[in-house]
Amino acid sequence: WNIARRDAVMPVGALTELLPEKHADFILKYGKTENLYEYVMSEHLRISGLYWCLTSLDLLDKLESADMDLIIDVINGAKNPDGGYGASKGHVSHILHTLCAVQCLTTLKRQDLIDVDAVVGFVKGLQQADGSFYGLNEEADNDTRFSFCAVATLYLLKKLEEIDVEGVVNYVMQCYNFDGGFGTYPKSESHAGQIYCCIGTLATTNNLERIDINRTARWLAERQCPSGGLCGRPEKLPDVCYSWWVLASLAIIGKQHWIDKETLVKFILASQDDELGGIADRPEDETDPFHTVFGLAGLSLLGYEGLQPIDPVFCMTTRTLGDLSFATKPPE
Ligand SMILES: CN(C(=O)[C@H](Cc1cnc[nH]1)NC(=O)OCc1ccccc1)[C@@H](Cc1ccccc1)C(=O)N[C@@H](Cc1ccc(O)cc1)C(=O)NO
Ligand SMILES: [Zn+2]
Repeated sequence: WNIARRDAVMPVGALTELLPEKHADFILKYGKTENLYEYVMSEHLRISGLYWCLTSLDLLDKLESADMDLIIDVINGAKNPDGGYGASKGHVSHILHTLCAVQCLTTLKRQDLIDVDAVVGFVKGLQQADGSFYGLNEEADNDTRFSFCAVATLYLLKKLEEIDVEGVVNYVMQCYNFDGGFGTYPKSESHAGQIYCCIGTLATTNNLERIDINRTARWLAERQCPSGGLCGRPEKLPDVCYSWWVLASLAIIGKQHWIDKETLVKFILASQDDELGGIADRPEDETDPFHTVFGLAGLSLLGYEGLQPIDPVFCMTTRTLGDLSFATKPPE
């Protein structure tokens, strides 16, 4: 019998080529027009939105068209006295947005604007006795996402030794599940986004040998649907952003070839909008900068020509990262 599996429908006449100019124009619109307060630039996500827009332009080799002064003003405006960065001006510091700020300033080659000791102080202050990290001091939530944000931020500043690395690695390993996946907390259900964060933490600290690579790769490869798209958990619909969370995780552990490349490329290309530009979460949906950057990054990992090579751990181009780029060689 044919078990009916949830999947996206590939529309007839879907796009089969990438439209780089369209996507560059779509992204630049968010930086220039008055409607800065589109959801991506809305207060609670603005600095994340800048990271998605900058990385998209970097992938398209169009960084020079970005409004550097405006971007630097927004990032500096989000900096707080505690050394961290908030989502935008007047927002409390959060480890997520502190990572985005460091990623943006690294991409703009302006790490000179970062008060490194202040950022290190903010991040260190969030580490708990069990090695985990809070996202902000005001909330007792040690989601494994925040472990990755802490490790990635300090690695980009070459200050990884300032935190208890053994501690955060032990906490991440407590979240490793029998099915080869990782969850948000110990004993939580496996989720592709958390797997990306946990594998990224292990790769950055050279601890990939602590997991069962084949078991984890199997869980990830099983996320590919007949449409070619990847989903975040069993029984979920495929979604372009999971082209990144799942594929980048496989790339980091050297098992990217377990995914069928042709059908995934087709799925991402079919999710473009040839009128407005940008990439959506799946074909026929509305495009946004979040799915645009993760769609382009996924295509870059798949070797799509015309896109800058991307680092699977940091979701930043290898050109931008230079010697920071993680040529992650999986353990033999
Ligand atoms: C807050 N958020 C999400 O919850 C998205 C929503 C979504 C998009 N497509 C399906 N759902 N989900 C999401 O990012 O899940 C992936 C993920 C979950 C946990 C850990 C890492 C990745 C999105 C924003 C968004 C909201 C609504 C619609 C589109 C984008 C988001 O900001 N995600 C974060 C996820 C994240 C957070 C921390 C990290 O270290 C890495 C990634 C991000 O990409 N930061 O740069
Ligand atoms: Zn998505």
